Amino acid sequence: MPSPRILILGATGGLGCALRRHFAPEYEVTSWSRAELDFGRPDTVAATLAAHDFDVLLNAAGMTSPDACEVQPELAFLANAVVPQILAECCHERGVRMIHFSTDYVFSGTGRDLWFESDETAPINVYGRTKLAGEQAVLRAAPGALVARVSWLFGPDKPSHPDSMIQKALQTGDLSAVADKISVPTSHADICGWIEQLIVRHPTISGVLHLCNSGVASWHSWAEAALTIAARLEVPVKTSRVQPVELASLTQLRAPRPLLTVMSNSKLQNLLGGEIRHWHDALEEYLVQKYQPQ
Ligand SMILES: NC(=O)C1=CN([C@@H]2O[C@H](COP(=O)(O)OP(=O)(O)OC[C@H]3O[C@@H](n4cnc5c(N)ncnc54)[C@H](OP(=O)(O)O)[C@@H]3O)[C@@H](O)[C@H]2O)C=CC1
Ligand SMILES: Cc1cn([C@H]2C[C@H](O)[C@@H](COP(=O)(O)OP(=O)(O)O[C@H]3O[C@@H](C)C(=O)[C@@H](O)[C@H]3O)O2)c(=O)[nH]c1=O
Repeated sequence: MPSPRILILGATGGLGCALRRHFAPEYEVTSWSRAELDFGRPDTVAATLAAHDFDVLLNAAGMTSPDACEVQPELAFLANAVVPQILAECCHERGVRMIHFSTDYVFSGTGRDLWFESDETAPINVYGRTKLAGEQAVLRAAPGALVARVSWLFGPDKPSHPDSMIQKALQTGDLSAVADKISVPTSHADICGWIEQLIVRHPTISGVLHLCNSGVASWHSWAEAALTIAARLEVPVKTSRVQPVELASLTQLRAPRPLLTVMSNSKLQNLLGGEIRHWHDALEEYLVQKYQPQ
């Protein structure tokens, strides 16, 4: 059985880069950025896709800044819902698989400590609403597609919260981070491994699936964990203590953000068999590779 030919969208994004790096050595991989396929030009999507042979489409592209989405809702809807629907229609027509990435921000962030795939969604910002619309449009157009919800990504291909906190701590010992917003930091590398298993071992799994590490964190505890590991790796951070603040104090944010969006990964764990590691272990592995490469 030949290896599936993989088409990745979102080549310049954090997760898109990680997926390309993960699959390129063993698979025939094509990776498109905005230059090859512009989600701002929905009229070009079907023809562009038709001209390329592939067996699995991984859509890691989208308008991912909640604040940018809040002030440009039409663009957000185009990138996060309209184009994903067209992609799904094309994949369904060709009988090829689509894996579409979505977010924990489809949940309201109130009323539950843990969210399951079957739980009611109620996004509270434009980003979450357009991502949910994309999930529903993809599964309507391609019932065999897989929607992979992820949260709080980190990895070597694009700086995220732990990286920015370490960079700040190199300059100052006066740091703060939000302590009342809780979700699950998740490693790009782990997502790539899970996606490979879902492609190779579970080629027919469809619907919504949560892909996140185990454990929970706030932006505050995630930051302190990153700084503590960095200090142990002799990165010259000025502190590993961070002042806790409330999300409501971030008055500069344009989009409301849900507070509690911890997703259960039990469905993924049962599917793949075996323990899904804690986010702290994944973070430690990432920072060791970054600051103490072998
Ligand atoms: N980062 C996170 O913490 C989380 C991410 N997710 C989801 O995971 C997926 C990947 O996220 P992440 O890698 O962080 O995202 P990034 O913002 O790092 O990358 C997004 C990608 O989409 C591309 N893109 C944006 N607009 C367009 C457009 N109009 N046409 C074509 N391409 C476009 C970007 O291209 P360009 O570089 O040119 O802008 C970039 O390659 C997304 O679906 C996101 O919603 C979910 C939860 C958390
Ligand atoms: C983490 C953090 C962020 N910020 C600021 C930085 C930035 O301007 C703003 C938002 O930060 P972030 O981008 O990390 O948070 P946010 O934009 O909410 O990140 C989201 O990304 C999208 C793709 C998702 O799908 C969500 O799961 C979530 O990860 O809040 C703080 O001031 N303190 C903090 O502790």
